[in-house]
Amino acid sequence: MLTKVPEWPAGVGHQQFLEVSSTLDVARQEAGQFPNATWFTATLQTASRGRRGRSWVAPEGNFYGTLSIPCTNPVIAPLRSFVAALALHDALRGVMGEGPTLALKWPNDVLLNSGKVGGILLESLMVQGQMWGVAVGIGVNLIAAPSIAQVEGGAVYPVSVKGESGEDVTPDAFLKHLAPAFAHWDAQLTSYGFNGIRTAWLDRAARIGETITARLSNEEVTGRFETVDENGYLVLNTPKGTRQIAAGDVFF
Ligand SMILES: O=C(O)CCCC[C@@H]1SC[C@@H]2NC(=O)N[C@@H]21
Repeated sequence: MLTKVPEWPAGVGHQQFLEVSSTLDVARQEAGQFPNATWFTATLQTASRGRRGRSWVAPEGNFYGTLSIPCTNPVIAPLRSFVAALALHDALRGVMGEGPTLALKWPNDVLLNSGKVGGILLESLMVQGQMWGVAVGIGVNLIAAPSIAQVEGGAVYPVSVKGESGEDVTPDAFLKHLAPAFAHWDAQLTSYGFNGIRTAWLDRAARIGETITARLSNEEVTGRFETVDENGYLVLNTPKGTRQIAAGDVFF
């Protein structure tokens, strides 16, 4: 159910690889070499990484890409995780149509029929000790999802586009939807600031108003999911008052 393929965004580059350790590593190696945003994609990654030191299961046929964006603004750079989540949401709609349910899970997971279909990992790009940009690493389970035994206990169960919708989508076809969607939302961020992105993200958020648990590095916080604030922090209403959480993992 591939809908019309949008135009490739003007000025955005694409470098394709057969096998790399991680497209995030490629973005690091190439930092400073490209003046414009550039996608690095690979058919295979031999050392894929996920958030919080986890590995990312990476069979051939799924999407592995990193967008390298020159950016020296340390406030704007991390907000790209919300841009990426919105872009993934749109790209998945583009390849699957309106049927399946899509939702966003703070900080940056994309859920398909309540299972995790994609993940986003942001890393800083440095050149000669100075911030040069941000690498937005994106993995999407297009044809295969890891088994529940391969992911952290309590995590959302993994799903794939193929498993949930029956659609056979190649990584290349997926990028053709993802790159324009990313460029669209990124232009909103850089032109008008975070507020519109925040509103769009909240419109697609999973479990707003429900009780959820955030696992931080040294504690767990349970409370009602109120909102995401103007910094992108998760806001929970707990029995001890409101908590603003900058980083963590959410469990439903
Ligand atoms: O833990 C997560 O949810 C984030 C997973 C991010 C995986 C992608 S695949 C492309 C890029 N290269 C990597 O090694 N990781 C990211």
